[in-house]
Amino acid sequence: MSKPKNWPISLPYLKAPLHGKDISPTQTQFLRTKPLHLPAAPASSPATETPCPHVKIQAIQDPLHPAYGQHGLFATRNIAPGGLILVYLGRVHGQGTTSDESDYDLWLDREMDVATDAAGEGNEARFMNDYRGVGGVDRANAQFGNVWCERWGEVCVGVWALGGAKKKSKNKKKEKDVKKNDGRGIQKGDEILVSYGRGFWEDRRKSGHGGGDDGRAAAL
Ligand SMILES: C[S@@+](CC[C@H](N)C(=O)[O-])C[C@H]1O[C@@H](n2cnc3c(N)ncnc32)[C@H](O)[C@@H]1O
Repeated sequence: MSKPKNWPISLPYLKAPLHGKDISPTQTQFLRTKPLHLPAAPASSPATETPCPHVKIQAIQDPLHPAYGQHGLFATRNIAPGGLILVYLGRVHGQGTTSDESDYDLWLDREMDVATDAAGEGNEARFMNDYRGVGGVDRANAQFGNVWCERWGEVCVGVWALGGAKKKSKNKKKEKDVKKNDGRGIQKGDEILVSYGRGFWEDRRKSGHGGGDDGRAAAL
């Protein structure tokens, strides 16, 4: 199978990060150098397989769901708290080419001025919805965090299951979020829901599109 089920016909499906023409040699070097502190996904990790066996894209058929009529991403198996679900693939670009209009643009590294935009091409991760307004849900069950991917020899944005052990963190807000999660991780059939960050929705409200904490959204 070369593309996941329900992948839009007109959208290129990526099997590796795609570098935009504006990525500088310094940014390339940053992306291709394994930082000591970053978790690594081995080349054989299912989380970096394309299509990814951990997830499926599904139409949202519940009229009460805020993304009704669109698609969402769902788990095909249980994923332990802290587990890497998949990576967010898209066009890796510099701030110079960020589109304010994209709903799929995530910071990969603010200091290096590198973001990943999955508006025009990407993988399954582009279908993750925000938890806000989803019935029976009061928090995200997944979060973004960079990961070193051995498969491509590159730093990517990973999507990690929340919950589990009380991690020590210098960031009080993050620590509270981890404790609040009930520790079961993600169950087969669950919708994978992240937080786009409050900034995303504030920007949308200001521009009249309606409705982060994690500050990951670049133009997103
Ligand atoms: C990254 S896309 C998510 C995938 C999208 N549902 C799709 O089918 O392409 C972001 C868009 O999904 C919709 N969305 C996601 N979470 C939402 C939420 N909690 N409330 C309202 N709209 C949401 C909004 O239209 C948003 O601009």
